[in-house]
Amino acid sequence: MSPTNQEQQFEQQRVDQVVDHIHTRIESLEEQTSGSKSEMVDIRKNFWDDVTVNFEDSAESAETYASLKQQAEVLSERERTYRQAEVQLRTLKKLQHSPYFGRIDFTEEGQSDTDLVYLGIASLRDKNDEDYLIYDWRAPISSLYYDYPPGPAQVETPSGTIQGELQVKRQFVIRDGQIVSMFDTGVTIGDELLQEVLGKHSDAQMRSIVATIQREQNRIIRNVRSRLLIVQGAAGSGKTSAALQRVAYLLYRFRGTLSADQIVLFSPNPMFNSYVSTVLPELGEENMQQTTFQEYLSYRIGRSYTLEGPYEQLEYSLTAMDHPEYEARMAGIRYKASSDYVTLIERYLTYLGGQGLIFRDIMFRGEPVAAAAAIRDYFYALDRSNSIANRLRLVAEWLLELLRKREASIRRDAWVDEEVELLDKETYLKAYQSLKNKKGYSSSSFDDFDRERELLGNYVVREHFKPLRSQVRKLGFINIRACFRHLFTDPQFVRNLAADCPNGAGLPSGWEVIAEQTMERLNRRVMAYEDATPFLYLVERIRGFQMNTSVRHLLIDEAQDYTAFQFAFLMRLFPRSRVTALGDLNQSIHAHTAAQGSGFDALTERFGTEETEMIILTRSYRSTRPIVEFTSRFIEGGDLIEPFNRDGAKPVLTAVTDKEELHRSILHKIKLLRSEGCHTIAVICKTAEESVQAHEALSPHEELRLIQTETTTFEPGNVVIPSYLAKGVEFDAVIVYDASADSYGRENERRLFYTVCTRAMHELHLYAVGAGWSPFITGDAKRLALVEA
Ligand SMILES: Nc1ncnc2c1ncn2[C@@H]1O[C@H](COP(=O)(O)OP(=O)(O)OP(=O)(O)O)[C@@H](O)[C@H]1O
Repeated sequence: MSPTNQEQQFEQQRVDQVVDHIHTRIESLEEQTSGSKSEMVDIRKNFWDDVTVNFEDSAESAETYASLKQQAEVLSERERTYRQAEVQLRTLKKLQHSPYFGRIDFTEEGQSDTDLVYLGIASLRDKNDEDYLIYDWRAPISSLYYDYPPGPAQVETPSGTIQGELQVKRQFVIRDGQIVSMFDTGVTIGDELLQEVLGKHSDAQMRSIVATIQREQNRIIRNVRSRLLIVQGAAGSGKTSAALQRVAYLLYRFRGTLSADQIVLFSPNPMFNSYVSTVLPELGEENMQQTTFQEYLSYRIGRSYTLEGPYEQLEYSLTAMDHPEYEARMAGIRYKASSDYVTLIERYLTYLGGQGLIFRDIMFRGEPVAAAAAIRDYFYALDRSNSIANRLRLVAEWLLELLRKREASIRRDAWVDEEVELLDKETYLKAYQSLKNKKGYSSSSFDDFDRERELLGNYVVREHFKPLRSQVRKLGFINIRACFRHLFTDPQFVRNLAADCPNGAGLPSGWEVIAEQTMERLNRRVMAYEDATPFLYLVERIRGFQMNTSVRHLLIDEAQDYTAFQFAFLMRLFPRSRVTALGDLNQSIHAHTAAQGSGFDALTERFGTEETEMIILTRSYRSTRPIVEFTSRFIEGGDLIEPFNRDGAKPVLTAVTDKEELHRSILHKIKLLRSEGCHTIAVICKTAEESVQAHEALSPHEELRLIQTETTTFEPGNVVIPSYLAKGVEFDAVIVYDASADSYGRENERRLFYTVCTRAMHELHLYAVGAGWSPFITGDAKRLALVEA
């Protein structure tokens, strides 16, 4: 329904008034900030002039301290005001171009007047600071806009549920203070606007979707009830978008108690991080912490081992089928991902609580201060109701005492004399200084020989014991690596452990070979991706988990790619955090996905059904209807995916005879797509290896950027990219480099193929050399495509 001319005039006048008001606010804030800035500079410059420093006696010192404190407080107050004004200014500058995007008229039950609620990215009051000219899209009342068509509606507010009638629901596109378009909407939030937004060409950054959030997405964004929120959504259904607007919502809803650094987003790779990093700033919020699981692993164990990454593992699983060890490695990957393996490691930990921990000797000058066996006996004599970690702390205290005793007993040894004699001048002075600081030694030099000898001897011995003490404090007397290796050196031992677990901990039949392969890698100091998390888990459970208790919200994107083991680890790492896990089981591309029990199950088990909520998104927004209809044929349950009704060209299937023709044809296609206005075109190859070859062949003729695991930024333009790195991102046009049965023929490549094809927003072109089409493109799917040869 189109608003009348009169209504259009009314709305433009209102926009003009609001923009005027914003300009006035900007001017006054600018004055205010420049004033407080120069005040701050003055305070900093004259800080010491305004403070009387006098430490002569305690009264004077107290006064000096008080005056310093007062001066610092004035400064920090000015800084705070300045920062707040800066934030407001930034928001106002955004609002001046496009103050709002929606309006609802709501009449509360039993009331005669109607509230006109205009929604924007931040709220704004009139000049008397009374009425809202704009409501923040996250305010309780704004929910009506996302949740209801015109008609009866209700909204939850802090003071209870309000019932009423939604009279009008209007959408605006405002640019540079001018209404470009406006429409009154019906059931869903403006198909027209969504059409317009989704029909645009992609850019290098993800965009915010606040103007067109759909009802089911709003449920995700505003969910504050459950501790675990699982979102299972089709490709392109807005999971990542919802996650990011959810962060903005949480920051608004819990302003004052929740800050951006208490929210962590785990994403699949650094390039994805860069892709989504502008959404929150666009909404006037600070970015949450962003990381990848691999980044964490590398920070924790990357110095001790050559750490394999998830993509290396995936590359192996996609390319090494001919290797003799392939099947065993894949079985190992699957098993080591599972909850069964967590159970096995837990059983091992219980065992280690009673026996079997491997200790190291604490040696001093070739002699044991405490031999490994003595440490072990001491450890196992401690009360077993204490955790391993607590007992290790007690052992450390005992060892520190032993070190103190040994230190005292050797101060008069001949080698100490020798070292004292050999002290150079610099060390002598250092020793003197250090002793002076510690013992209040006050004369200007050592005055008596014996005392000098004694003090320097103490110094020499202490310096020798320093590294030992530090080693003990870091629990270096326990050899966790050896404990981990034990799991792979003694298959019978592991079989016995497994026999004590429910279900025999699902130990796979070829465990001996898996163990052998693992040992072979560990001997080379290589930590495979499937071993990294279990190893770190064992380390942490033995030493005491280094928990992060300040993080309150953990958002895990592409959560289907996490193993049950990784979830178990994350839950221990962030024990106080609520979790939002977003994923699509149809896009599980990693080698471990056939592991018994998906990662989601493990999460639910951990939180319990009471604390868990699951939201399923079936509507797909990214791709045109013809592309969604085509790609949803590849997967089971694809018929449940509902395409957003945006028209476009059918996917195109082009069969070619050889690589030469393939490259010629792709180059021609890229030119065509570019002339049609596509900003981002991706040639998606299956593996990194294939991407390098394709890039070599195509890039002399066309500007194409090769995306690799290390790529950290997502930029507009044409790219050649391996399948798994294209995950989570999108392109105007996708060219599937090789969609033949050779490339995507095995059942476990189905989801990868689906993921690849669903990256396309407007155009999808598939090529096959020789061998015939991938079996995932069924006859049914083919009928939905344009077959070129
Ligand atoms: N409500 C919406 N309004 C406008 N655009 C939307 C909306 N929901 C999703 N989109 C757009 O659809 C595209 C896909 O969204 P997003 O990447 O969040 O989906 P996803 O479920 O995470 O996808 P995938 O699992 O395939 O990576 C993006 O371009 C996003 O801007």
